[in-house]
Amino acid sequence: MKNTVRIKNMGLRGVPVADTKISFIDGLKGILIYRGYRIEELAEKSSFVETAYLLLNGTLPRTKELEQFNAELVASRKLPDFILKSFRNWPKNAAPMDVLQASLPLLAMADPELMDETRDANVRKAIRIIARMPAILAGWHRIRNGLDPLPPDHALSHTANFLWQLHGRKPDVHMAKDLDVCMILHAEHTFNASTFACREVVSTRAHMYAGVSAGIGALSGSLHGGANAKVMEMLFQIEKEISSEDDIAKWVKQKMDRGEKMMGMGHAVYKTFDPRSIILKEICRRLAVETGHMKWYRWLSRIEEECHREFERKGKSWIKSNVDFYAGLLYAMMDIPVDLMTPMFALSIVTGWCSHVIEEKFAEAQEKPVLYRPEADYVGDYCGAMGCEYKSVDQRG
Ligand SMILES: CC(=O)SCCNC(=O)CCNC(=O)[C@H](O)C(C)(C)COP(=O)(O)OP(=O)(O)OC[C@H]1O[C@@H](n2cnc3c(N)ncnc32)[C@H](O)[C@@H]1OP(=O)(O)O
Ligand SMILES: O=C([O-])CC(=O)C(=O)O
Repeated sequence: MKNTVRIKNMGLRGVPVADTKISFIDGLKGILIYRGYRIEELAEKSSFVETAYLLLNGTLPRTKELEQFNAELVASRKLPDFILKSFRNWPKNAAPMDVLQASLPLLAMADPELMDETRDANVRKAIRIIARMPAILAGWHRIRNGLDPLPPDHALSHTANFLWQLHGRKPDVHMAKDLDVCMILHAEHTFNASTFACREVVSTRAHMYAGVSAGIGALSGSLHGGANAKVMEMLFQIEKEISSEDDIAKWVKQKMDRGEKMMGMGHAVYKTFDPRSIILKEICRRLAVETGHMKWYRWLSRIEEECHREFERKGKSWIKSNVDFYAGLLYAMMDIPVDLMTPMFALSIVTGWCSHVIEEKFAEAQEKPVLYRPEADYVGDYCGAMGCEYKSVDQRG
C-alpha cells in the first residue's frame, strides 16, 4: 500500500504545498492581503512601484528606499539592443504572450548576474525583469505595426511610461493612475497556477528567468489570465448574436445550458466576491462614463447578474466575477488591444512571481519542500514485473 494522500483529480485544491509570507486569501470572506496589507487599502493609497517593493522586500519602503527602488527600476527600463533588433525578424502575427514568454531567455542572456544566486542578485534580477517586460510588450506592439520602438521617458512613472512607450503619446494622468491601481490589483495572488509554475521551476534551482517564463506560459491559458481577453471576445460575439440588450439573459442561459464556461466568472478560491473585481468594476464604470463606453459596462454588469441568476436557478451556491471580468474592458478603454490584455496581467503579476521565486530560493528549509515532486498513479498497461513483450515492427505487422 502506497503511503500517499489521494488528492487526484482535485487540481490540488485546498492542499498547502509550501509556506508563504507574501500574500493571503480568505476565499469565504473575500479578503486578499499582500504582506499583511488589505488590497483595498493598497489600491487606494499605494502605487504599483511601492507595492512591488512591498512584495519583494516584505515591508513598505521608507522615503529614501522608495526613491532608490524607483531609480533602479527607471535605470533598468532600456532593453538590450539585440532584443529589439531580433524582434524585427519575428513573424508579425505572433501572439504577444508568446513574444513575452520567448523574451525571457533573451533577457537572461543579457543579464550579467545571471548565475549569481545570492539573494541580493536575485532582487536585482527581479528589478530588471519588472522594468523590462513593459518595454518588451510596447516595443513588440510597435514593431508589429511597422513603427519604431520608443525610448523610455525617465520623467514618467512605471505605468505612465508603459503607456507612452506603447502609444507614443503622453498618457492622461488620471488614466495612468487607474492603470496603476489595476496593476496593484493584479500584482500577486498566492499559489495560483502561474505562481506555482514559477516556484516549481525554480525549486530545481533553475534561474529566475526560467521561472518567470514558465509563469507566463501558465498565465496565458483561458482558465487563468487568458480569461480577460476571452471576456472581450465574448462581448463582441454577443453583439453579433443578439438584436436587443434584453436578449443577454437568454444568451447567457443558453450558453450555460450547453455547459460552457462563462469567462471571467467563478474562482478556484473565492467562494464569494473577488475583492479585486469590486474595485475594477467601479473604475470601469467611471471610465465608461468618461469615455462614452457605458453600453459595454452595462452589458458586462448584466452578464454577471444573469450568470449569478442561472447558477441560483440550477441550485448551485454562487458565482461572481473574478479579476479578469472587468479588466479587459478597462484596458480597452485605455486603447490597449485585446491580444495585449493577458500580457498586461503578466506585467503586473511578474512582481508576485519574482517575490515567490526569491521566497522559494531563500526560505528556511523547513518552510518548503526542497524540490516539488508529486506522484501519479499509473493507470496504463502493465504486464507484470517483466514488462510487456516487445515485438519488432516487422512482427507487429
Ligand atoms: C486570474 C484568474 O485566473 S481568475 C479565473 C479566470 N478564469 C476564468 O474566468 C474562466 C472561467 N472560470 C472557470 O473556469 C472556473 O471558475 C475556474 C477554473 C476559475 C475555477 O474552477 P473550479 O475551481 O473548478 O470552480 P468550482 O469548483 O467552484 O466550480 C463549481 C461549479 O461551477 C461551475 N463553474 C465554475 N466557473 C464557471 C463558469 N465560469 N461558468 C460556468 N460554470 C462555472 C463548475 O463547472 C462547477 O460545476 P459542477 O459543480 O456542475 O461541476
Ligand atoms: O488565484 C487564482 O487561482 C486565480 C486568480 O485569481 C489570480 O491569479 O489572480
